[in-house]
Amino acid sequence: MRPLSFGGYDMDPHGVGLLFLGAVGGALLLPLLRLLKWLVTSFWEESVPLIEVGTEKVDRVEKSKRVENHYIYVPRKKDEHPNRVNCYDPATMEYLGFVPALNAESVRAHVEKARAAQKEWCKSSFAVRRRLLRVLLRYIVENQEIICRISARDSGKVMVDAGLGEVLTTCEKIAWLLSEGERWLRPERRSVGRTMLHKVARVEYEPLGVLGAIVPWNYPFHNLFNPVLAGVFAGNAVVVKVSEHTSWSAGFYQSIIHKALETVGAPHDLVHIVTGYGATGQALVESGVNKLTFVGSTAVGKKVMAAAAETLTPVVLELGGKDPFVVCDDADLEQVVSIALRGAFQGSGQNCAGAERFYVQEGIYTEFVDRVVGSVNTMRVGPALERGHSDVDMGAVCMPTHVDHLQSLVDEAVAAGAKVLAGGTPLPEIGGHFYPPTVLVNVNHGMRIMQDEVFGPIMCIMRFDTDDKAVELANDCRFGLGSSVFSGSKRRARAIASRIRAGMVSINDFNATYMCQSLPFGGVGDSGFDRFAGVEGLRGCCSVKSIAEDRFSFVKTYIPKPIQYPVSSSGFQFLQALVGLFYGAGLRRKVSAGWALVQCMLPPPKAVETQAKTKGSKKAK
Ligand SMILES: NC(=O)c1ccc[n+]([C@@H]2O[C@H](COP(=O)([O-])OP(=O)(O)OC[C@H]3O[C@@H](n4cnc5c(N)ncnc54)[C@H](O)[C@@H]3O)[C@@H](O)[C@H]2O)c1
Repeated sequence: MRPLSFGGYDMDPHGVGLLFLGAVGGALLLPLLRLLKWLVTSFWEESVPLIEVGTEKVDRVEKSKRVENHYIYVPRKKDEHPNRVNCYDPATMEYLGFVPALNAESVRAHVEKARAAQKEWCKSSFAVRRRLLRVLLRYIVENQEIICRISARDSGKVMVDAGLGEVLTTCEKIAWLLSEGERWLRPERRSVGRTMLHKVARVEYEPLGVLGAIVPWNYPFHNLFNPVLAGVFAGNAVVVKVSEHTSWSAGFYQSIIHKALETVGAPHDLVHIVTGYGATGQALVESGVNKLTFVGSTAVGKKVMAAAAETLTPVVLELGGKDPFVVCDDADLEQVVSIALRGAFQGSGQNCAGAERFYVQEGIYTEFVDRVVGSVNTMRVGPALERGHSDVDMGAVCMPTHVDHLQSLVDEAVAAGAKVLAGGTPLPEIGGHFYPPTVLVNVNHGMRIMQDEVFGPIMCIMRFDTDDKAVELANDCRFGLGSSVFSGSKRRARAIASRIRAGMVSINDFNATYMCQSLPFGGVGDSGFDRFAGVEGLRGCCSVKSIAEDRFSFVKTYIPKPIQYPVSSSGFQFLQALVGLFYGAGLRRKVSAGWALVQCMLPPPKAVETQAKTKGSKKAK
């Protein structure tokens, strides 16, 4: 056989064949092993108990809704009661029930109960914590419908939006914690540097104690499970303050968690949910929790941070967003348009990491806008649970005053020259809080709609010419949470992505970073700081303890003679020599520093010592 020539080298064809087989085998081995592990665990997963959680309370509400003339709750100022939160379905305005608005004393009592439970739970093994997650996962997978129905009833979203934002994300989070959680919380060896070669160093991740979380209403199930899963897995207790706008569902979701805790023999009080208005949230900040994650608006985030400063409670702030969505002229429009629509209208646009600013390059601008408007005109809006899942594409907005707010943003933009191509006016005829999917063009950054977080189903589209301009527009915003860049050239998309000021960028996708649960979630600027989710978020549930100890029992630290008390006259020279030895530039300097070090360690010559003593005694005289 003739030898093969590569870059001037002759190689044996058998060797090349073997090398090729080795490379292919190596590349396939990892996925094959993963597949095997997945198959083995799939068999085993069937033995995970399926818990039963009563749905009577929820069913009662559903039934009462079928009774004619049942109470329709129209929120008015006088209906507000300081001690209770009234709950209603934003898609129909029907009354769902009420939950207590807890005062500071009750919140503290919840935190103390959680603290007692955590003392027991922190001793649990990762095997028990994984079992808890498996029980939850099994329940969620087998009860997706009821979980989504309750979320839809409480927040107004449609079932598909709930399936994506509540169930899929939560399952992925659990799956990641199951497969990698322990690995990232195990003690981790660290390097010892130059001066501590006789030591070994490591960090240990210890549970913090009781974690507090204050969450908004947009995903009532996921927002609640998110802090609980990572917090509890890391050995903490968790107290969550749910939003006053979606408190009805919290009771049911809490019962899932409690049933799972009971099933694995974990303390019932490990997870608490507190309900109420802003004052209840503030009480949680001041309750002495060991760390607090706030997920909500920037304005309230500032208040939370100020209150947390009083007790030096560490805070994670996950605030608003106004994500840019950049579409270059070489992007695959077929792919981009459907993603753009989901990015804008998922959950009626009420997503912290929601695409709000669409920047589309000139060459494809018109086609992009035409396709978007064509699709938006086919979207059906309404109360999904009443009309049937398959008849509605987009549900209600959750907060009572939000429709007026959205309209004022649109009106202001139109007055300043924007053009509405779809939607743009409320839909009072449907009842409930509905705003149609809306498309606006001729917008600019001087308009409030391009600067403030909209948090609603409004797509604002602007054109750009160069990549530099796209980056400039994307970064001209005080928020910096998520972002998306689409281009047929990965290189070009990466170059744009690397210049966007944001906590997360998805290339040729929207919010893909959140589905990779190993990645942290969070933003910069007015979007807050620190991270939840991913390795960083999981470790953020811990107190990080640094430990250094002797590598061998026969090598110990002794303070060198020259710097022992009383410090010798050569003490500082000794340190200079030590620094020179470890950090001096070049071998020559290091050797001479080493020699100086040895000299400092030697006892001073007798004569010099006697002279010094005589001088000293003369001075004293
Ligand atoms: N970055 C993220 O991860 C993320 C996720 C979802 C939503 N959000 C943001 O949440 C906002 C929408 O949610 P919202 O309207 O419920 O936000 P919000 O800030 O009004 O309320 C959030 C939570 O804070 C509580 N709260 C109100 N005043 C408080 C105070 N003084 N002290 C402590 N807690 C207080 C509320 O009761 C609620 O539970 C949007 O800005 C959205 O972008 C961010």
